[in-house]
Amino acid sequence: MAIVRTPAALTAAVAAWQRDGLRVAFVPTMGALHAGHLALVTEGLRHADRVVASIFVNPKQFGPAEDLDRYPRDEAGDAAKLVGAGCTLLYAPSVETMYPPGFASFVRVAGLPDLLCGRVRPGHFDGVATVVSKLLAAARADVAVFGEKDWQQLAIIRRMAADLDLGTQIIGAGIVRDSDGLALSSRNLYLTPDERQRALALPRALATAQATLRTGEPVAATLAAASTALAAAGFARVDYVELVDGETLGALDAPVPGARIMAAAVMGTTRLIDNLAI
Ligand SMILES: Nc1ncnc2c1ncn2[C@@H]1O[C@H](COP(=O)(O)OP(=O)(O)OP(=O)(O)O)[C@@H](O)[C@H]1O
Ligand SMILES: CC(C)(CO)[C@@H](O)C(=O)[O-]
Ligand code: BAL
Repeated sequence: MAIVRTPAALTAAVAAWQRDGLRVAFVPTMGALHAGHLALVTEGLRHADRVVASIFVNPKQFGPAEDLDRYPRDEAGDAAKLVGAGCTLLYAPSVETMYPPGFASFVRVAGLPDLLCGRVRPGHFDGVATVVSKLLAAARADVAVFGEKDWQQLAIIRRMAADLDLGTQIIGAGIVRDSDGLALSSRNLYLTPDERQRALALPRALATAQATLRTGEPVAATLAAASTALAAAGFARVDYVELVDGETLGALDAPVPGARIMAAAVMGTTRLIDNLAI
């Protein structure tokens, strides 16, 4: 698998494939790859002839007290995994390449970033939108694949891509879970064995709330019970458990088609998120 490190090289490689009549899928990541990421490559191959992935730990989406420095990095190991998944090209720019001296722009999507995770990660989604707009502009792929594990992120990227006419179809890929139900996430590496076991309360609380809501039980009481269960399991902080419209992310007081129950909570020093369709 070739590795390119400049936007111009990425643009040229994708354009050459497209000139040969090939469709190209793009899978942006921050590395520390697991089966959830590789499922995005697989999904990309369902829509395209070639898949290019990116690995860039984006400093603009990490808050000052977050884990930018300790975020796991293993480009060589990630590259081997990508080859095994059928990825043909890796774009792995440096921070200096992505944000050269004098960089002074940012992309902000109004509305969606202010909800859910945006309330506790101020500026996070501006960082995401800025880097993803740059990545999509450089790749100019036919499709780009993002995970439903980061549902709010996916909704924001869909909005941005449509608003800015970025010309790349945004595809959402289903959540890949560990055998016990915990959503795979690079940050799961931070969990101690005891925390990893306790973290199972997150998918379990969502599943219980999903079942309860489907019986017509009151939403507020159902969500409160989920939050209580997370706290009882040892989550140090429950950022939210909300029933929202899957597109607008607006809070709902009753389930409707397309609704999702979404949650974020901190176990030890690890912030976990998850969501389920209702
Ligand atoms: N378990 C998963 N199922 C489906 N998609 C996933 C999963 N985990 C990550 N992704 C997707 O992979 C892409 C890259 O995400 P990222 O590199 O941040 O990995 P991550 O596991 O989400 O890491 P983090 O722990 O920082 O959230 C995103 O589109 C994300 O939604
Ligand atoms: C989309 C993304 C690669 C942008 O840095 C990141 O937010 C992620 O990995 O989900
Ligand atoms: N996949 C989520 C990336 C982040 O939390 O920055």
